[in-house]
Amino acid sequence: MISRATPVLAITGLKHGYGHKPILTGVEIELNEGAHHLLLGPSGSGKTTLIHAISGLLEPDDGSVVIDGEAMTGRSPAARDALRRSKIGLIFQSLRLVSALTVRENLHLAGRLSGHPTTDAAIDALLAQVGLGHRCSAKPRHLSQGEAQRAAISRALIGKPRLLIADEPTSALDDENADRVASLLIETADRNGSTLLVATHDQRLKKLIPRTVTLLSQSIAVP
Ligand SMILES: Nc1ncnc2c1ncn2[C@@H]1O[C@H](COP(=O)(O)OP(=O)(O)OP(=O)(O)O)[C@@H](O)[C@H]1O
Repeated sequence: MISRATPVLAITGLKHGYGHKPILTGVEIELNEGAHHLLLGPSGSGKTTLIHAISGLLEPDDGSVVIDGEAMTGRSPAARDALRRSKIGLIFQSLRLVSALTVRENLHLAGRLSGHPTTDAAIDALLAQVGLGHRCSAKPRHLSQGEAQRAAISRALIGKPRLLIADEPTSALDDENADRVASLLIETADRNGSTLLVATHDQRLKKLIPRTVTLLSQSIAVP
């Protein structure tokens, strides 16, 4: 018998809408360990809605989301929060760093919340990986936009997530910086053993992450 590894993300028959407006109508996705994908789709096609359903920030109208063998759907908000913290690293466009804390303290907090409390040395090593070794003690308001983005990437990785999801990480960046951020996401995901899903309408990323999941107006196809 052929044994198959458990997918990091398995979505079946996922449907969600707002009011009477259907947005996601039967999404099917399976992502395996270490397979990085772009989640493409025009503005309004439901990329953020899908990310929220994957990460348990909303309970979809129908269908199932399973993360690394554990159901995200059909569970209480508290159980969804716990699963998200233990398995998923999220990087949103608004970076959501805690302004009163230094970069290092932000990572400590994220580590504790994910159930992976860690040491200053491990945090500083992770920050050094993204070129922020010299900014450990800075508060978020003193970081440039690019530095804050790298801090958010490090924070998402602190719990060694099985699945790393970035929502539009490069749309506001010029070509050089878009390349830099996308390469950093791929390198850090690989180094930490995370599967990467990058939601974007930035077609420039296709050359770095050729596998795509495309969200059409009301359906999804995985080539
Ligand atoms: N909480 C909400 N209540 C009502 N409608 C919503 C809500 N959230 C999103 N929508 C609508 O659902 C549709 C999909 O939104 P979503 O943000 O998921 O798309 P997107 O593909 O991420 O778009 P963009 O690329 O512009 O960020 C849009 O038409 C949006 O206006």
